[in-house]
Amino acid sequence: MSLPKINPTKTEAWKALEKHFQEIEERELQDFFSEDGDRAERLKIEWQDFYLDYSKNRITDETISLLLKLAEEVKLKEAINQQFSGDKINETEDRAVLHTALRDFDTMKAEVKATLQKMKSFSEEIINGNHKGFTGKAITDIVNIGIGGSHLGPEMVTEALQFYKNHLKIHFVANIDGDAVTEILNKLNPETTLFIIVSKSFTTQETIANAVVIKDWFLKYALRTDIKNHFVAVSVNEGGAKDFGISEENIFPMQNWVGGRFSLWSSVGLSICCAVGFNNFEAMLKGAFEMDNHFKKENFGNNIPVVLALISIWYNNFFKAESEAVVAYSQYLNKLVPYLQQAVMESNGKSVDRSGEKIAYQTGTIVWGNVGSNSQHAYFQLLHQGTKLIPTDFIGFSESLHGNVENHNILIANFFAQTEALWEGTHNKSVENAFKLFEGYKPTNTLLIKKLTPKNLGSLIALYEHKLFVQGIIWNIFSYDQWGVELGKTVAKGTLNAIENNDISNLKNDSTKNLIKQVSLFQK
Ligand SMILES: O=P(O)(O)OC[C@H]1O[C@H](O)[C@H](O)[C@@H](O)[C@@H]1O
Repeated sequence: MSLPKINPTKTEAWKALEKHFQEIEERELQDFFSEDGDRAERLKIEWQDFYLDYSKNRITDETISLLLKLAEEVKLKEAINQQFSGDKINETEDRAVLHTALRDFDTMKAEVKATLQKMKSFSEEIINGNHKGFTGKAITDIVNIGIGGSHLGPEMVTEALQFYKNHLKIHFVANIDGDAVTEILNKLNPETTLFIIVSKSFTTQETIANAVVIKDWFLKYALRTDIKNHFVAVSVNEGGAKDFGISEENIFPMQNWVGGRFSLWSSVGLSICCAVGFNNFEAMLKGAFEMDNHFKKENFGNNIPVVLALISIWYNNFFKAESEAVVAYSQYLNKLVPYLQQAVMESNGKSVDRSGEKIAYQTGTIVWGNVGSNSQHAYFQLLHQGTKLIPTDFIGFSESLHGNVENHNILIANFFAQTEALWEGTHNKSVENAFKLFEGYKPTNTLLIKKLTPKNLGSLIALYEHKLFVQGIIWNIFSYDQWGVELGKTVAKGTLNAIENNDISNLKNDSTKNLIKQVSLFQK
């Protein structure tokens, strides 16, 4: 069954929200807390190790109830059921969207179980040193060669779970930038390195080109027959991997119904498994599964991904906020934002609705940010006193993993203080001049999580996956395709041709022609 095609702006709820927005816009900041005694008590959701406080938002109970009505009118519940039951909701690619099936411990598909088993035994052999390189030595370094979804998820998670890491060193080669590849190769010993080529399609230009460079480098030291101990592949395209020279038993399959940016739960997560061990990987899957159940079963008003998605829609479409920030008060989460940027912006950066019509409202939030407290000393000035409204998600953990309580208290104090300062500003305080005035009223969601465990990380990532899905449903767009990345790839082929053959005559654009000419001049 196809997804409903409902223009959100034509719903009753949207019209009511527009009216309601006028009232909210005129309200003074103090109204929200002072006239609403148990606001902080009410506008929160407690779920497992998660505590979401969304009271510091420009919302009232009426806002929430109208947003919930919007979710109902666009048939969100039905859409969620369609996704989980494997309907081909990625219509433009004629595919189901089932990354949730990779972590469905109730009814796990046999093929998913088999892949997990293969990942388990392989990663165990690597970790315990039974798997030997071509000179009989154990593996010490692992290189994940992949880009986009075949890079950002594994890198974000291995970084986030550093505390749980074993002795293996994990490296990521993503960029086609040859200097970056060389920098990594310079650190490696071919005798003790395992290369994991990760590409769902096994046709991605960067990944295949980098894999070729790396294979050539390896073959300077080893024989072709040694490849089987040092190269494995993760792909849907078994033929492509075999043609590259990967032996059949070294191919970790993945399914077409797993989108690249949602694939860290699949065999794309092999580097994660090697880095932190299968048990931790599985715990992460279980955390995601718990969040899936919360998302599927909980009333929307008490449903973390749904509430966060609705609040984000409120700012994006009514306040016309251009972007939103995510600031995690944990150095471990320093790769969360780049990961979310692909997940959110590749999914929801669309301007055509599900009927193929041009959209007349804003979709696709711009996500940016970095870790706290570092960000406070960089761009927080703009959050506090800039002209733009930037709703921000603050994420933090109540426990320090290494037990550095002193620092952790300072970290948490800053985490909470910033959301308060952003909201309260210098309201009711006397300030010397306009430069020192903080208008306040800057909205934040505070997500406090007990501890950074693999399980909680899994829940956190799944939360954002569901949030973006909810937004895509409301905006009436297809979140699971990414046609917008194709044109650049085609143009790059022509450009490369021109550069390699030193012939710009077939190029269309004069600016590009000049740039290529300039490269030759610089290279002389
Ligand atoms: O895994 P691959 O097939 O190599 O794809 C890698 C990436 O490339 C594409 O350009 C898509 O935009 C991404 O969604 C994808 O994750």
